[in-house]
Amino acid sequence: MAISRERVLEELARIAVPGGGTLVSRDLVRALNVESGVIRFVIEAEDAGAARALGPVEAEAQRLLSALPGVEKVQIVTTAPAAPRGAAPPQVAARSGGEAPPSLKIGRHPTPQAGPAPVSGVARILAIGSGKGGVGKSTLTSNLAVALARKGRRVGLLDADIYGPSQPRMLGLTGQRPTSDGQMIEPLHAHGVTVMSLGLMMKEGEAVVWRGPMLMGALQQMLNQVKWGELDVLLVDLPPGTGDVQLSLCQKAQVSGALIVSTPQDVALIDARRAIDMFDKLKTPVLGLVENMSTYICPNCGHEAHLFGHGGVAAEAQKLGLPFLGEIPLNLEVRLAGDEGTPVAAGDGPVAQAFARLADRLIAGGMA
Ligand SMILES: Nc1ncnc2c1ncn2[C@@H]1O[C@H](COP(=O)(O)OP(=O)(O)OP(=O)(O)O)[C@@H](O)[C@H]1O
Repeated sequence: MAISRERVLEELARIAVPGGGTLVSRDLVRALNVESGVIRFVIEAEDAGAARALGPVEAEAQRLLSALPGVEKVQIVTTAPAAPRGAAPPQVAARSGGEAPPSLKIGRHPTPQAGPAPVSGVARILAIGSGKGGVGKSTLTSNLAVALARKGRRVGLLDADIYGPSQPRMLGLTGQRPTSDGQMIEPLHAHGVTVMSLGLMMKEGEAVVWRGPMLMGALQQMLNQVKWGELDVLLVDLPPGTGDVQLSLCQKAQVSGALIVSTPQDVALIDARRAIDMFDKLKTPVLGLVENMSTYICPNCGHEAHLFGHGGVAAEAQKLGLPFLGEIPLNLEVRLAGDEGTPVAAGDGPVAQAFARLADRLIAGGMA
């Protein structure tokens, strides 16, 4: 059974902190998110010294929560509030040794802006969203970017999934760092796509959790301080759900539209509906739905199975009066290729063809 938020809080309420009290009684837990066995939260200390002293507390929380039944992953970040105005700008905290991130400070407070603004040189911005995590949104984004680039489009990919940036790995950029002259960031290039990810500004596996204004500032920097060049389309890989990043993106950038990725199961579709509602409220047009992990074709016997009930997303799109843009089969190659850093869309098999068809539809519809 999946772990509940209440159960997590119960456990955290047992963890003592230096100076007396517990993580809960001292109100140190922020942004607690419990979803599909994954627990994420921030421990917010008063200052940098207190944050250091909380190291063993973080380790204890990690140990206790990981041992609970139904928990697959625990991501905890201990932070201290940003420095007061006029002091040095806040930095992404690098938690373990190694190469330093580029000198540009990411995660500052946002600069005032009248309304959503275009990004210089970028013709269209497409947000790729999902209601639920793990439905393959990042996989779809990297593969679609590569498929569009193969069709001759000038494509950028911004990995805004700050809670689990996976594009550097999926695109084979692990270990590479963008450079900066202190003003502008030089993005990276992979498989014909111009790429920037907050994951490239920190070490792999390092979760960064920012709250509203910091997040907005970081996104603004990603949009306006990266040398994107001339692009036909910039794909933005959003975190799952309906949170601050979605809000910030739609408030700060002129987003042409959103694509919603879902698996065909009912639970995923319920969440997808929520994501659609959110984009409606943000006045960002939903351009269509894509079904991922649609059918499974056995690599040995060719038998086609519908593990998650194929067709659910197309039916949902029809019900909502939204375009259904295509379906991507469940195929082990997709995961292996992503793990190896060469998206399957860079090859020629049936899944690459499914991505190529999706790219064709977007181009034909003037969306990319
Ligand atoms: N069509 C597919 N066939 C097989 N495996 C897939 C497919 N799509 C995604 N996966 C695998 O499913 C897992 C989750 O995919 P991915 O990370 O893209 O999801 P996500 O929706 O972006 O998740 P999150 O929002 O939590 O980052 C990955 O291991 C990925 O390789």
